Amino acid sequence: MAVPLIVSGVSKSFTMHLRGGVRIPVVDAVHFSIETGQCAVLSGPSGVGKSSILKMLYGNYAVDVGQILIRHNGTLIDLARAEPRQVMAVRRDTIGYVSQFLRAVPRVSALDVAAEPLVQRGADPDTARRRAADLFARLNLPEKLWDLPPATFSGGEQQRVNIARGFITDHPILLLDEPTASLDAANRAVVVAMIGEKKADGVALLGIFHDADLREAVADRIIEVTGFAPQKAA
Ligand SMILES: Nc1ncnc2c1ncn2[C@@H]1O[C@H](COP(=O)(O)OP(=O)(O)OP(=O)(O)O)[C@@H](O)[C@H]1O
Repeated sequence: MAVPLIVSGVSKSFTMHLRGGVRIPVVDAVHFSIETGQCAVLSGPSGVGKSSILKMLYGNYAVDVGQILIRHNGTLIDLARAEPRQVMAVRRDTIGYVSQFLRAVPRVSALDVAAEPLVQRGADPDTARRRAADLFARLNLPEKLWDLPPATFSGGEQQRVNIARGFITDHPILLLDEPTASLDAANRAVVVAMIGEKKADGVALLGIFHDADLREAVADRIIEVTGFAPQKAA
């Protein structure tokens, strides 16, 4: 099967406008690809740019240099140069993303937050909510919370809503940014099983997992991120 995602020579700096436009280089000429049915894990010290790479792959951060080639509805597109409309289409059909923190929308229930990606793909809202409820039950999210907006939920409860939202669709690529950081051992084990099912379905996963045991449990391949070499003092 064709490779679903190829990252080629991608670099990124941040420009700090409030500090006189100083540029901070973060990601330096990264190359890798991910495979269907496997979970690749970005590894490296804190601050080396792992989350920034995931955010570029989801179109949240602009790419300075390089290509992000994505197989989207049968064609290869360069996400690094894609129009916003194409980025939205890639998010709807091709790339799912479990971010570190849930962006809670006021007055929208947890069930609707988790069901939304399926509804955006044309699913019937009641069917999508039932699928979200199945995932909540599996992730042991207390049923009394399902109809409430997640803004006031605990970190671990919000993270489970975020996981259900990311896993609800059958996107061929799934990005996971520390999806289990606030979870207890029992719920971490549920997520490990859910990752295994995605692999069996032929999904290509790319994740960041700080917990070494968890990394060991899910990773088929480790991609070491080295970042920029430290500047020598003059
Ligand atoms: N939006 C931003 N504006 C400015 N600097 C940023 C921004 N996002 C990330 N950075 C900086 O880029 C560097 C890499 O951050 P990133 O979160 O990608 O690292 P990481 O390897 O995922 O770290 P950790 O393992 O601690 O989560 C950090 O120095 C961070 O401060």
